[in-house]
Amino acid sequence: MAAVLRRGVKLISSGSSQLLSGGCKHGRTSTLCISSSRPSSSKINVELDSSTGIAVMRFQNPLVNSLNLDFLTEICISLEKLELDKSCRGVILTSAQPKIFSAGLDILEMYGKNPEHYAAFWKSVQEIWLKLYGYSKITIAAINGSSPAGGCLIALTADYRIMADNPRYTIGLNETQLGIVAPFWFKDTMLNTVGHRTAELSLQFGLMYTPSDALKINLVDLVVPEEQVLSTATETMTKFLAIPGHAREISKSMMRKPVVDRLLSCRDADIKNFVSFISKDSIQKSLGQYLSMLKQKKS
Ligand SMILES: CCCCCCC/C=C/C(=O)SCCNC(=O)CCNC(=O)[C@H](O)C(C)(C)COP(=O)(O)OP(=O)(O)OC[C@H]1O[C@@H](n2cnc3c(N)ncnc32)[C@H](O)[C@@H]1OP(=O)(O)O
Repeated sequence: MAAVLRRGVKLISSGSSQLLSGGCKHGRTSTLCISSSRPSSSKINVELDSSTGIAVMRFQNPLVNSLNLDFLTEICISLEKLELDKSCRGVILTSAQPKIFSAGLDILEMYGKNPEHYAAFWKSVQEIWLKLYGYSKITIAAINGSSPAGGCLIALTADYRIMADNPRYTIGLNETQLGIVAPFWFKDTMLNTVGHRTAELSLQFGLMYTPSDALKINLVDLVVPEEQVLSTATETMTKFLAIPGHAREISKSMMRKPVVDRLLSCRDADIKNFVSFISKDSIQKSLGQYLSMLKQKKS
């Protein structure tokens, strides 16, 4: 860590991860998120440009950014710190893993574990959604790879979605394909983005969309060549930043608060429902088959 802690670098957080902030070239301040004990094990990387107020959060949980308990917790802590940091005005969410934005919830967290584990895991899924969907600052998803189910949900919580123009990448809520059901708050997030009829078909069939099809149904807002995803996200962020902050923030909250409040009013019941659903033999069997299918696909 000594190599990173050069002159002018300031430790600005604590907890399971640390944020290091320090002056670097061009008078900008960069913020790097590293794990407190083993820097190389950090699952996200955050760079905050204090001259623009734009933070780029890169997911780097090999192989496919699947959302397990630790990863979700780390993302949540970093988002919280950025939300409290006055020098940060907006966050771009993107992936450091090739070809994948996020593979969604880690299926291994929902398979063959005990009810206590399922409850803790689901609470962390609720937590990340509540944090992101109710986030006061601007968020833009720079979707540089495939984004099924929980990965799509993360993208859907953003204020704007820009996807790489690569027909091999797909995005959507494919839960029914796994024999599981997206909960009401996944459904509402989708519904608020693409409208009722499209969400209904999309959820029932568990549809995955190529970037151009995702654009047609407004699941993403823009499709650009892969190498331009991040620069376009930065340009778009600048447009958002030109709007008076309090007015934008209140407008965002007005659109989203009813859905956020709905989950807040029944978090424990939602966890109970998840635990009972996921513990069913039939559901465990479906997940086991899906995992085997993923492994077989390779051979
Ligand atoms: C009331 C009850 C409510 C219940 C609601 C639950 C809501 C659930 C939401 C979810 O997010 S469920 C997860 C849905 N995700 C998927 O279906 C994605 C599955 N994965 C893929 O389609 C592909 O892996 C990929 C992401 C497109 C990447 O393809 P690629 O060819 O690049 O890599 P693979 O060889 O397929 O995968 C590498 C490695 O990773 C494992 N893996 C992939 N996805 C997951 C995952 N979501 N969870 C855990 N593990 C995953 C895959 O099995 C491979 O493992 P190894 O064979 O290397 O061990």
